[in-house]
Amino acid sequence: MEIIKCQDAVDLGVKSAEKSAQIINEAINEKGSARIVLSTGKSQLETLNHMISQPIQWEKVEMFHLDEYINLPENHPASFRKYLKERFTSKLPLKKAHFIDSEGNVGEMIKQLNEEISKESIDLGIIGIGENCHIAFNDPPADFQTKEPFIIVNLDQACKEQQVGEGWFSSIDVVPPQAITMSVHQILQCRCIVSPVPFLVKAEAIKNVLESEKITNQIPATILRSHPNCTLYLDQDSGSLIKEKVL
Ligand SMILES: O=C1O[C@H](COP(=O)(O)O)[C@@H](O)[C@H](O)[C@H]1O
Repeated sequence: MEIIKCQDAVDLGVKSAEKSAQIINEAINEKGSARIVLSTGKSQLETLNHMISQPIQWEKVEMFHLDEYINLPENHPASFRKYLKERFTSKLPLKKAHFIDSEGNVGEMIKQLNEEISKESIDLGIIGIGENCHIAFNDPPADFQTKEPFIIVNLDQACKEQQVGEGWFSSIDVVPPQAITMSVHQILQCRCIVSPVPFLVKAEAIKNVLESEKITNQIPATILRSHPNCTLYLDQDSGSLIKEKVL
């Protein structure tokens, strides 16, 4: 895993967006199109904001959505599909955007997504890391075994608390208990992974991810250390607790 230390969240957004654009453009040059996976959340705002101004032939890019709460209406402020539509897909002429619409028949939705994502390889995954070290909604102990691309998971207390802390929900009681998430196995199938992780609230998580002696499903993001092409972007705050020898 390569680690890039940035000055602040904006610098991190610029650098991770430029790296992402490079990966997308290489894929387009090689095979005429690119397939990407996008994360959401507060930590992804600067990256997405700088992505949309990158010199990319967006009509050759197909996008997949990483995770979504089950039964959360799209007009809810915490809806991840609302987040991506407002900040990304509505601003770009994408080839196709695959959203997790978790309000209808969830089983059918997952079946369709599994079929779509399995058609071709994914060139780039932009993958955030949560305060509880989750990737997507794979909270600890994460399922490292399943080969299904999208799965249903229960959200843990720390994950719900983070969402309330960031202001997406008014209290823990109203955070949906379940979500559809891309599985850990499927995330690892991305040819390249860019992981933007700014902010002080992530410092403890980053320390745990980088300093854990072993890769473990109790610290789900440690699995990113096993990926052959993963770049982790930290700012001064999120990287403030790690020992220099790790860098
Ligand atoms: O909850 C999630 O965690 C990560 C990071 O989100 P953030 O709220 O800490 O910025 C996010 O990328 C992912 O899509 C979501 O499941």
